[in-house]
Amino acid sequence: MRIATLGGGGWGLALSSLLSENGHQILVWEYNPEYLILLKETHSNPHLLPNITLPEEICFTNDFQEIVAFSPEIIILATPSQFLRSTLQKTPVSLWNRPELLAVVNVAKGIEENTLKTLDAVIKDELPFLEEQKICALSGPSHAEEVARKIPTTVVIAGSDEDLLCYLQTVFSNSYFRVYRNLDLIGVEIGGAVKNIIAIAAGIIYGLDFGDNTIGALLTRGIVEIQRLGIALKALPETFLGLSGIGDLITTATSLHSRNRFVGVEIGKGRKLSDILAQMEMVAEGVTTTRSVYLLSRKLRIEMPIVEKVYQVLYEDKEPRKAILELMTRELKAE
Ligand SMILES: NC(=O)C1=CN([C@@H]2O[C@H](COP(=O)(O)OP(=O)(O)OC[C@H]3O[C@@H](n4cnc5c(N)ncnc54)[C@H](O)[C@@H]3O)[C@@H](O)[C@H]2O)C=CC1
Ligand SMILES: O=C(CO)COP(=O)(O)O
Repeated sequence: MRIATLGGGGWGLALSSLLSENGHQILVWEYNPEYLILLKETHSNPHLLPNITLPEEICFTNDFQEIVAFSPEIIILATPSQFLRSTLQKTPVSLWNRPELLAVVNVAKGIEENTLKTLDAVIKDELPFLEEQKICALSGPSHAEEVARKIPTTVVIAGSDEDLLCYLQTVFSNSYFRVYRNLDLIGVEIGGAVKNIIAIAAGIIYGLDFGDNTIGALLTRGIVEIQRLGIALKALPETFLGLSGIGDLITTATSLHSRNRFVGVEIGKGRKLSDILAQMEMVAEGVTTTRSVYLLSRKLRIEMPIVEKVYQVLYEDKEPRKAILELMTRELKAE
């Protein structure tokens, strides 16, 4: 298979490495010219994926015409979610209007700011001529740093065409990366995006030196909120018990690799959000997703108390201990 990865961040690179080792031909498009030089010259990017050298066979470009000439059968969308629309807008129509193109696989996890749209909706907006069944999402517990080291994990690929999903499972799977399939695209996307907010909350709890009980309670009530939003957006409730739901939530909220958890830890220790973000080269999607989901929950009148408190801590300077106290002393209710 010829596979193009649009986005050479940590995850785009780790997936490209995996797919290259699975025997596919890979061309990566990277936005940042300095990163592109590094990738071309050293086949590595220590800023985003330290101590990993990518297979020699992988090629890199920042020219979409080169991607068109490569004629990929699969295109992976791996830019941070807030840059997905602007990246798609820069691509020529001829990249998407080709009979060879089998699938477009989004691997970003977020909800677009301002429009409050899920990423499949952003893709449909920008590529209205693309057959809807070609749009898929890959999600689940998968820190790039671990996948690049071939540490076993399982993830899920979602879309509406089961035959295509079965085929994509074979493209991505190997002995350390096992891919399940799921027809609930919206549920898989919501789980992957919203768990980042709960991971920030988990970081705050670690930063405050609270306990394991607190984390268990947060993850359990967190998945209830994620599921509530998902159901309102027509997702299936059981998807949130799967890899893109509780699976990715547990991993992200407890992992030292997680950028979202890191932001939370630093907030819990008393640092300001603007200072934390100014020092980060990598993306913490949960920061923007918090605002998007907070606004979405208000628009849809869905109760998401943890998301509301994370929003107040990040954007209204609420003191984290006060936010937790307010959550703990809400009106008592049935589970
Ligand atoms: N890193 C990970 O372990 C995983 C990341 N993801 C998701 O993958 C997506 C990409 O994240 P990472 O690969 O971690 O990114 P990263 O944090 O490693 O790197 C940021 C990337 O954004 C690019 N960028 C910056 N400004 C841009 C612009 N204006 N237009 C286009 N690209 C721009 C940079 O050039 C760089 O490639 C996110 O949605 C993330 O949640 C999903 C699973 C695992
Ligand atoms: O989605 C991820 C792991 O599955 C990555 O999480 P972070 O963006 O918090 O590092």
